[in-house]
Amino acid sequence: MAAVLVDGLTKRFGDFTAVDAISFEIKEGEIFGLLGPNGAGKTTAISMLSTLLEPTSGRALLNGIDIQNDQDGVRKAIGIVFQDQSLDEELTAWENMDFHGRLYRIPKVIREARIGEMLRLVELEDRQDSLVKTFSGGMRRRLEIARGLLHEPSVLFLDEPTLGLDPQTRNHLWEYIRNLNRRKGITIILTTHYMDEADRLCNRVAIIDRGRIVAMDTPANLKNRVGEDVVSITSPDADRIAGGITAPWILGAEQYDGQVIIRLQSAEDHLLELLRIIGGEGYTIRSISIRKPTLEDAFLHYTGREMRQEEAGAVDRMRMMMPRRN
Ligand SMILES: Nc1ncnc2c1ncn2[C@@H]1O[C@H](COP(=O)(O)OP(=O)(O)OP(=O)(O)O)[C@@H](O)[C@H]1O
Repeated sequence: MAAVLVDGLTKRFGDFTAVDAISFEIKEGEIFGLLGPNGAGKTTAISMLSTLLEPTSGRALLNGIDIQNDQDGVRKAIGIVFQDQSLDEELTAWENMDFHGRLYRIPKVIREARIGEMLRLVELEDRQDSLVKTFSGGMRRRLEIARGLLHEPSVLFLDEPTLGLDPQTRNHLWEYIRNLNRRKGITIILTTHYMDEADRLCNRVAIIDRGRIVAMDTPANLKNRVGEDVVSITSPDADRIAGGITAPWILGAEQYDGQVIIRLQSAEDHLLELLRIIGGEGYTIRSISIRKPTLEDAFLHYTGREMRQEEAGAVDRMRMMMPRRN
């Protein structure tokens, strides 16, 4: 049985379709990523799957349980960590965990043993009696993950798990998530707008844009489909180069912000010829670089637009520290 089965799930807000008939299946124990820019519909999608938002149409099953027919059943089976932090600042790490355990009516003896285990898992046992307001961003996120696991869910939803964290803390957090998935066999669905996060962490990724899934596969396959190599050229003639360049070994060319991104077979074999073609047309080249395709290239390939990747920007950091929306 699939851990998650989604079929034509749709959410409309008035005339606006935030999630547009998405369908996918997630195997037990998989780490599955919804990758897309801000506003793509990722949070809306997982809010429906976690029964916080009523779908407009379509259906979804979690461990075979229908999200519309048995909301309590689904809620028992899942853990959720939202992008906006929802810890009580004035309570200690232990107290935050304990409060959650009581909400789920976990008996005291089991609750205490599990709180200890989960805090050890995210390496916060030494700080269990410290107030959350003394914690760093990374510690808060780890505590939220530990709390989301307290009732032993089989599916964990992580909404932008490393939003606003510095690169080193993000790396650590990826390790915790991987460990969790390995040691507990837990199925993880995460949303992210960080390409490297999707690439490094997920077994499979669905690229979501304007509410639609435009591609879905392993990160390696998504990148391979783009081409063997990517040549990126900065030029004042970028749009004319992208519009006119053809050769049997060129798989495609897109223009973005003064750059042409050319997808091709073996740059090593064809670079000189490529320069000859561009030079022959009298176009100017300001700079050129060659690289292997990234998920950013896959996104550009499938949507025709670039998905700007911000590294833990100020806005992200602010969003992470803000209290929850609801
Ligand atoms: N309650 C609502 N009413 C109206 N529009 C909404 C509502 N919730 C979300 N939207 C819109 O739906 C779209 C998708 O939002 P959503 O939060 O799912 O995107 P996202 O991919 O998760 O991006 P982010 O990471 O920035 O939250 C956005 O255009 C958003 O403005």
